[in-house]
Amino acid sequence: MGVSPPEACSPRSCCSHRVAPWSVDSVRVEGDLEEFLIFRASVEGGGFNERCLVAASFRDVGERTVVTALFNNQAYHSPATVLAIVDNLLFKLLCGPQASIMVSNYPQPRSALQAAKDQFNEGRKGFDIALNLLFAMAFLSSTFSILAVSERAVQAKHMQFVSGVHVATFWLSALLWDLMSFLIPSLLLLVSCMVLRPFPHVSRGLAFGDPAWTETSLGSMLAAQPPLWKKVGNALVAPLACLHTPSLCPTLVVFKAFDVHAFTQDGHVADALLLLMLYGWAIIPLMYLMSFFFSGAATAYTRLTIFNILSGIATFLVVTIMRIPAVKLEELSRTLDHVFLVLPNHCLGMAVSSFYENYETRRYCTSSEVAAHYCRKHNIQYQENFYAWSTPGVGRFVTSMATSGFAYLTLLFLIETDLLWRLKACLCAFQRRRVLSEVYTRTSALPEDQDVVDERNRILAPSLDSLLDTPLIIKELSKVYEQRAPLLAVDRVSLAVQKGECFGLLGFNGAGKTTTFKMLTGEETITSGDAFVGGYSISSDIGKMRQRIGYCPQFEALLDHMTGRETLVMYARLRGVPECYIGACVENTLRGLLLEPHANKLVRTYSGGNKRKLSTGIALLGEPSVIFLDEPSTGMDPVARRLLWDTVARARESGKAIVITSHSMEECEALCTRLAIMVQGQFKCLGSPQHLKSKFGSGYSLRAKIRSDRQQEALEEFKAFVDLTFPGSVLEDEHQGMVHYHLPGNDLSWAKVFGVLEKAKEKYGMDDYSVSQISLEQVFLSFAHLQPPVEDEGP
Ligand SMILES: Nc1ncnc2c1ncn2[C@@H]1O[C@H](COP(=O)(O)OP(=O)(O)OP(=O)(O)O)[C@@H](O)[C@H]1O
Repeated sequence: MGVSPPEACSPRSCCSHRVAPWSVDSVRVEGDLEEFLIFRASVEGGGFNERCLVAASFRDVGERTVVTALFNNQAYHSPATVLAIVDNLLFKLLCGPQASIMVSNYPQPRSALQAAKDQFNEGRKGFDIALNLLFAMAFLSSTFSILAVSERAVQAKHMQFVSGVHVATFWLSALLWDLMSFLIPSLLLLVSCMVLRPFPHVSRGLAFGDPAWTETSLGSMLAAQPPLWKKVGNALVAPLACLHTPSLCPTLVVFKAFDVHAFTQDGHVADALLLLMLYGWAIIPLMYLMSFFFSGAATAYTRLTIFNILSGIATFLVVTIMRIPAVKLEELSRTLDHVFLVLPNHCLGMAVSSFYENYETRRYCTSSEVAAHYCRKHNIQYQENFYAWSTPGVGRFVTSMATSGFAYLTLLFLIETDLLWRLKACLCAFQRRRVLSEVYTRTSALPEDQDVVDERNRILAPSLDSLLDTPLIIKELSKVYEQRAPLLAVDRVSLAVQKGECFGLLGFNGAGKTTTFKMLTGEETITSGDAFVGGYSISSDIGKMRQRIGYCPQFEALLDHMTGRETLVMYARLRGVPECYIGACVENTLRGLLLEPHANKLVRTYSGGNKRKLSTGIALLGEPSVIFLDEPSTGMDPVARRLLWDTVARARESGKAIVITSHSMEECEALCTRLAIMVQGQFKCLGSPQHLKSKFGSGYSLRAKIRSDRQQEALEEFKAFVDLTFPGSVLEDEHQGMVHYHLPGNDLSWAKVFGVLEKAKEKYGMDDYSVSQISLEQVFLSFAHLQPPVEDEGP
């Protein structure tokens, strides 16, 4: 640091002309030095303290020259520095510019008391280590939530469950991987501690460089520490500098900050590693659990980092500060310490701090007779066994981290396997029954279609012999979303889908199609009813049931950082395709869906249509006996759509039972052997497309174009003719001489309609006409009136 001392000489001072050459960097002041310094300080503000450390003035008083040395007490050694400068100056004046005095500083040997104080202040360093470590760990730990959130948000986790991955396999493999990742920074931390040991002065100088830290009173924790802001500053700088490489943070923090031989000597490396790994064991499941609160990975990372900082640093500070006898809150501190034991961050901070403190205290108290006497006199306690339960042993923190890891994992499994939900359902069974009966009575007033009733009776029949080989049976499946006004999304749906059958689930937006799929794949809980795939119940054998289904969800559940081929290979493995067939199976799927050119590209670069194809491909992998396709062709171009139809048709012909939802009637006509139209969670009709058209769309659709020369007059005559010839006919559309009629009547035949129109063609000047059966779309639209009215959303 450059020091530029102002110096003042009276103009007549005998030394004034000889001072200049020595003080090249100094500011020369003519007149009163003190006034000058006060003036500069008021002009420069805070910067003045850093720039101007010492000053000296030379004043002639009578025969004598008075030399006054001034120092800025913000720097520790400024009095000695200014004295050395003035001495140097006088020496140069006497002996010439080559002369100089070299000053060096060597501390006095420490007294026993001083040594004791220093030793204990060393012990207090555990506090600083813990603080810095907690800050770094806050950033590292929250990274474990990122994949958990993103896999859940895009439903990739659900897809893996549907593909046969067990909940325990999913989470334990994630935990194993994350623990291995956590081991690397932990080992680096310890290696850095060991590398650091031969150079303690380097680490200490880098960390604080503050001698005042070792000159404070014994027994007072706070007094022994630098100001809090300075610690927090130290803690802040290191982790922020390495935000992009969190795994290295602890290394850097410790390397920069501490001499940590408490964790490296006397075989304590293993203890330190144990503490860190137990922390990992506890914090990783906690991060998994907390990931359920977030739907975005970035939000989860930032908020969980804040949570980790608060649950670590804040609790650690509160407990430690309250423990100081002068604060007189020791009892409260002990209570809070016990409460905070559920937080792994708190346990880590307290364990590291206590371990370090115990090590240093024990080392000192057993070092000599004097030290032992001193420890006894001041009732300074330490534990021979570092894992002792009472302070400063770390037994309770270690036990707490070990058990909380188990507790958090158990809670995770309870949530994932819906056991908590079931428990809640059991507890609230009475109230639920009341709510359900209210909801059901509200809807059961509407009459049911006979085909729907027949299908239900077939399934509810006491003998299920006719359904023995049926791949999919849905029995009175219902879903009520329990909210302020309970919503019956699926209302006692019953259905059996046979081998080689493609069943279409049609319905308006919000009819309950996706909810039905979600229940059938285990994503949503079932309110009542059950479903069976290959004889396995969704309520009791969800694992076995899932192994037999393929699922293409409505929105892409793909992992962006994998390629299409990698994705298919992964799902083929999860589905249990033998390793030797995986290559061929994946290539077939890629070829069948025209995905070969994109196979090696990352999924995040795929177009919407290609993502859809890949999702469908996943559903078809591994020969599942039942395939659920939720709007599979959305966003596909016509060529790709037809290709998809071919693929689905092939799967159907090979004996799979397929359930498909679609808003394309063309698709349903092309693929479905049977279909149902769903309105407000209920099947309103059920049967083959032809059966539905015949049942709900009796009559014909007539489109005719009248010649343009005498259009208006001829058109009116033609309309009168149709009204007379086909009583009850309805004009559905009229545009530019083109009319569209619905001709009702069960007794109408193709021959009669064509015969009549052929005769009328010349008479009414028809350019062209066509007669067709009522389309599926028209049947679908005929149910529109059953839709609940759209609520006015206001201005
Ligand atoms: N998690 C939920 N909580 C509360 N209500 C829900 C939830 N999910 C769906 N719903 C409601 O359940 C009803 C059925 O929704 P669902 O998504 O099953 O309809 P859908 O037939 O698949 O519609 P679309 O054709 O638009 O996909 C809707 O009224 C919807 O608002």
